[in-house]
Amino acid sequence: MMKIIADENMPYVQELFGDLGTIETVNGRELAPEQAKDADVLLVRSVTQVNGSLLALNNNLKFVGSATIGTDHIDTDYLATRGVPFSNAPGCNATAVGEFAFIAMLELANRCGGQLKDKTVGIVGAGNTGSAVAKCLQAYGVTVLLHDPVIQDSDPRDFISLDELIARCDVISLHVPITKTGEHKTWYLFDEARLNSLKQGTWLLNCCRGEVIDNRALIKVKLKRPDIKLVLDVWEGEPNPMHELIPLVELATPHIAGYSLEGKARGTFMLYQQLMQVLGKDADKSMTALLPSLWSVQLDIESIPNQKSLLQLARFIYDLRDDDELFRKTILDDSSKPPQVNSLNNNGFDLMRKNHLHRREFSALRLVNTGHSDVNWLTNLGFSGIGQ
Ligand SMILES: NC(=O)c1ccc[n+]([C@@H]2O[C@H](COP(=O)([O-])OP(=O)(O)OC[C@H]3O[C@@H](n4cnc5c(N)ncnc54)[C@H](O)[C@@H]3O)[C@@H](O)[C@H]2O)c1
Ligand SMILES: O=C(O)[C@H](O)[C@H](O)COP(=O)(O)O
Repeated sequence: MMKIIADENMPYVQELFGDLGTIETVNGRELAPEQAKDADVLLVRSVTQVNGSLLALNNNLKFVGSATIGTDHIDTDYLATRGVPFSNAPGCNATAVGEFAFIAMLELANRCGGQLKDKTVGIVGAGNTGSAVAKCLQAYGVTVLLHDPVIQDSDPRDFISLDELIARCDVISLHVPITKTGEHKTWYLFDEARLNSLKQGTWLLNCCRGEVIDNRALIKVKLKRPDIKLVLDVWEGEPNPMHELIPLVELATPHIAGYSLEGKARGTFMLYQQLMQVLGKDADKSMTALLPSLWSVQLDIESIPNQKSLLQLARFIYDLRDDDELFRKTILDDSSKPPQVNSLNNNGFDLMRKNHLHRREFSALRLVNTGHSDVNWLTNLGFSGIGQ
């Protein structure tokens, strides 16, 4: 029997991997070499640094899987030199991130006044998550511009430079991997100079990695530029965001943009498929069997006459304001505790992520058109039912 070590925050591990061996669940951020030494299979999330020091005592390893899109926590070169197969879960939570960013923009439009439909939104990084945001926005009729120098020569969509995107867009949403080297490195892509160049009243959303924005510079710029509105799901220095930044942010959450039930299940399921391939076995389990059925049998929709009614429908799926409120409370309470209580084990940021009640994606809700107006576009937004 194999020994499988899995992050305690990874759902459905028992259901998918239980037949293959014994499963030990661990706190991923605190996983130590001694704990990892007997693992045949290591299943992690973004908080575990998988590298030579974690695996120094392990001679058994047959597979490492990360149920995430990002791979910046994995030393893939090291795994390759040891011949250990590795897989992440590309795209697993892209829909979740897309819907999160879209809902955040609706919330901001409601709060600041004005219509999201009248804005031009720039997507920086037009891969899986960036494209998922674009899909929601385009379904609603919002103009979207893309910047992605890495794929622009091989992708049929239109792309513009980052400077042009900053000059033309009212809203900018970041969807790049974190990279520290190379022509297109993203570490501090939004440094002080670039933040200063944002046009008046820009909304800036970061749902990728905290260090894509220089957070210290962001505090400095935002203190001088109250016109800029911020949505931050990711923070420099997680799990310890700069506390001074939080009150300057309109919507603040602890790296949970990708936390839909479907997104997390997809992540674990993709690793199950990869491991079965490595082992030369049939992957005979299904992901849909894991998920609860549609969250609500159906919801009757007569019309979506305005932005407010769309926001109400979106809030029926996910009320982002709840996470924002809890985040502020959790982090502020956390900072008032003595340092020894605020250890990794008790970190409010991680605890909120661990205890997070995963939302469903739009597709989990079946809509029925009971009116005469055109609401078919809601299917393009991701909902089930209408027009199908
Ligand atoms: N907040 C969350 O919960 C959450 C969830 C999922 C992913 N993420 C993060 O978001 C990142 C993006 O995810 P994805 O699924 O879209 O990845 P992806 O690989 O599908 O797309 C990333 C895109 O960014 C582009 N890119 C790279 N460098 C760039 C640069 N300098 N400027 C512009 N574009 C650049 C790439 O060409 C690619 O098209 C992940 O790497 C991960 O770090 C965060
Ligand atoms: O890269 C990703 O897929 C996301 O950042 C992911 O949602 C992070 O979640 P975690 O692995 O930390 O639970």
